[in-house]
Amino acid sequence: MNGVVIVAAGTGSRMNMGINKQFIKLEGKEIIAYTIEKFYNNSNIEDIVVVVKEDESDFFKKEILDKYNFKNIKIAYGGKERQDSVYNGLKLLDKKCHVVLIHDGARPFVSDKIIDNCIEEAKNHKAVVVGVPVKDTIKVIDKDKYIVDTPNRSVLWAVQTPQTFDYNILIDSYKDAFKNGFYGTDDAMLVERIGYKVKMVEGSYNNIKITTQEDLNIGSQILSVQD
Ligand SMILES: Nc1ccn([C@@H]2O[C@H](COP(=O)(O)OP(=O)(O)OP(=O)(O)O)[C@@H](O)[C@H]2O)c(=O)n1
Ligand SMILES: C[C@](O)(CO)[C@H](O)COP(=O)(O)O
Repeated sequence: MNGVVIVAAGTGSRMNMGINKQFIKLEGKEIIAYTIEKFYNNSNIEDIVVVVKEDESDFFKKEILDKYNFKNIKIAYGGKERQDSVYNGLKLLDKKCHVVLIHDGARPFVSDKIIDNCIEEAKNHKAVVVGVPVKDTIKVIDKDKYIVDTPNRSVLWAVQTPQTFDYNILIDSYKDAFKNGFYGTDDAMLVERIGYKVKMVEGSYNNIKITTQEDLNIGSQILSVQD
């Protein structure tokens, strides 16, 4: 069985619009509704947990789940960091889920092709992330913003979600990270740190994370070519 945890319990501080960015509408529909729809309509996904802030859960139920008639979606409450939110979601997944996808609620342009590819690749590799080769040259800077290194671009990829794992590997990685007080910026970091190999598969440059206000315009443009 394949399950997904969609995390939507952030604050959207970089969006700075006074509401959780996931509830902002793009062309009349909330960002989180686009995201849920992609997994809800995918025949390979059999269990969905959405992680929301406890004080936004009534709004989420009424304005998203009821309004768009999404059935059988479980709700978990978010934690302080993304990693805490993911863990709370994992605990609610059906125990029969052997393959788990973790996805940002703020990435509404994920496609069926990406979801199906992640599930297929996870059968062989057990730990799979999607990403894209970086287009810009990346610099490492010091605290005074002087460049200290220029990594070889040909080995740099920008990682996205879904990040897809064998359930047992993921849960062990999460438990070990919490036990050692480790916080990462994506799920794969936790799996990498206890020694598993994680496979990169090609995502899409359209699979952006809506993070700042500029992304809303880009998002509307992506929607116009996707529909
Ligand atoms: N405590 C948190 C923090 C983040 N997220 C989710 O993780 C995803 C990626 O995080 P990010 O884009 O950083 O969202 P925010 O934390 O909301 O944004 P910001 O960092 O600008 O405050 C988002 O879908 C966000 O809702 C979450 O569920 N719980
Ligand atoms: C998981 C992620 O989307 C991969 O790019 C990203 O690391 C989340 O980071 P954020 O700071 O929580 O947006």
